[in-house]
Amino acid sequence: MNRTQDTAAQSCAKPGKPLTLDEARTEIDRIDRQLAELYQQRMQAVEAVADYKKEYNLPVLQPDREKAMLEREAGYVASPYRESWLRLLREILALSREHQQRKIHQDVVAYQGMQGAFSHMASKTRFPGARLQNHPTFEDVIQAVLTGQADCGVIPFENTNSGLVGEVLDLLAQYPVYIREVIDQPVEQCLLGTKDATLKDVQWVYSKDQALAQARRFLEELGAQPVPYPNTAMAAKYIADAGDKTRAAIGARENAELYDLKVLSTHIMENANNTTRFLVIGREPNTEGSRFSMIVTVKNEVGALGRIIETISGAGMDMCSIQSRPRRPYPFEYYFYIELADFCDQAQIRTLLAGLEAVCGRIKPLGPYNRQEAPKDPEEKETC
Ligand SMILES: O=C(O)C(=O)C[C@]1(C(=O)O)C=C[C@@H](O)C=C1
Repeated sequence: MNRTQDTAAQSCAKPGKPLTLDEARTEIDRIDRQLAELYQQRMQAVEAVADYKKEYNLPVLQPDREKAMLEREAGYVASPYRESWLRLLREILALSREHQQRKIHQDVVAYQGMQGAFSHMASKTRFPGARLQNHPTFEDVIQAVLTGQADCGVIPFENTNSGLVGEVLDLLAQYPVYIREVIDQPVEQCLLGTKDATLKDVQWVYSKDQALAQARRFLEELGAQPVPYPNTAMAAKYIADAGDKTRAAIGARENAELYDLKVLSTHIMENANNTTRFLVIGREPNTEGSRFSMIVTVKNEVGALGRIIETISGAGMDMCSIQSRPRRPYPFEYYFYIELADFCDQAQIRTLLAGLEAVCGRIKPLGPYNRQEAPKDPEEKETC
């Protein structure tokens, strides 16, 4: 008798006699309890493996070990269950890897761009002890969070001058991530030159187009030519590499230290309240928070958007922002990002979403969260 038959013999009350429905279900429940216990024991052993891998910086995936294990296990289960047993084991291995990734990277924060970029600074300020992991694109940051390579991601969402980062909103609509927190980071742009430069020497100024636009008046008074560059940190690095005192960059003060440059002038942008709002995104939603955001599509009916707004105000909610974005691939159709204030708990959210389901197309909750706001400059002039 092989191992499979042996186990079956132990579990059947009377060999040869088919089980009644109740007996079969009792048997299934008994086995499931054992599986649950064994699964937990397995995951605890996996956690010990993850701790070891973290300490010795080893990769989570061990293809040789997985191959050997699947070959061995194939011999333990006879046809017709062998294939499904191997499928189950592959799923268990995937869950094991996912769990290890999360355990190993629970203090990792992903951001887009390079060291010295504003996303890097926002991540450093909010998560001082964390390991910061940079990625080339916003989508890569989201993927890092979803695959467990990072515990959370920090991405820019809105700037007081240049408005919403549309690409980020599109990604929030597309991927199953949630807003865990919102941080407002004041943006102080400085003119950064080589160590031997003075303001008078500067003829060309490199930076991201928005930063150049925000410092337009300063550059005109200086008589320097703006030169667009992909981002502020890259511009600072370029100036350091070029080592030419007639060229300077606009960027954060921190870049001076990072790239061994001199701060030639501070606060050079026109709007003193220049602030970028960053989102901390995660795989799971918070259970509570004072704000709630969602993305909705509107039914193609007359007055549909009006009904959404009425439902929100009818539920006594304060809608503090509504923004529209083109809904690809449908020409001239839009989806909406809606932000509500004064939230308390899950029950309120459930009631609101139930009301909205009747009047919206698709609803994607982005979760409740809290927001850390930057202080405003009372001297700031209104633009309209
Ligand atoms: O043995 C390991 O190194 C593990 O990480 C455990 C385990 C498993 O769950 O069995 C998970 C992932 C590896 O690819 C191989 C095996």
